[in-house]
Amino acid sequence: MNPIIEQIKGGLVVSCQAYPGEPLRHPETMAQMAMAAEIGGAVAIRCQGLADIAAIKGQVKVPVIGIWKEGDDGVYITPTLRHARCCAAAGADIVAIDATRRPRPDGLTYAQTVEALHRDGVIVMADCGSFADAQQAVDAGTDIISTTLSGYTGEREKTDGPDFELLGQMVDAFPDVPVLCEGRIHTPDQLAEVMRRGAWAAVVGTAITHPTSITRWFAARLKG
Ligand SMILES: CC(=O)N[C@H](C=O)[C@@H](O)[C@H](O)[C@H](O)COP(=O)(O)O
Repeated sequence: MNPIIEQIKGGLVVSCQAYPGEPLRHPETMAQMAMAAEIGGAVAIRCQGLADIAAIKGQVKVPVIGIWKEGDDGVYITPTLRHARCCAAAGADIVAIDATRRPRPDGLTYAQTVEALHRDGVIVMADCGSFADAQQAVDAGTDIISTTLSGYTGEREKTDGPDFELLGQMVDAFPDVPVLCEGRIHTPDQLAEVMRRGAWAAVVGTAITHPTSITRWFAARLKG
């Protein structure tokens, strides 16, 4: 097992992302957010975009999971080999990529992408939207598989909280592969539950680092 993957076992990964046009969207700001999360106990930081990866890598000691989003539908999380290589070059210790079975913009298969990244020495995390995606990722020898895209690709219902069912299926089927639970973990209890169900680690984004969403959750309680 790679020592970086070993290092995050049992821990909380915090995703620090601001979306296009948002007030906090600045690499310096995301680096500050990442430092704050590290002080709070994050075992790794997940972040988006080459500038954010570089800024955060320069400020935190914990491993950085890098992605590069291009657009917001279809294959948009680190969609091509080029995007993934750039994330690694920017300093990501682990690169997360779209692991769906949809056609990739550069025409490579998922397996070809992973193979090329492994030749470069990159640790690859598969952002899956279904069990079939996870199977493909494991068949390709991916280092880490994750529930990240569950509820976002049309293959699975978007659950209110984390997709416990998919997590369970992945943990049961692939006992030798680290399975991360990511997506809609909104409370410490949900975090504890995904770990109890066998997640290697869990990624929390919105509930920790997206104040506009958190404010909306509170504000919504004031309306009818
Ligand atoms: C589907 C998609 O694009 N997910 C993205 C992946 O990086 C992020 O927008 C999420 O914030 C992240 O996965 C963490 O999940 P949550 O914010 O629900 O804790």
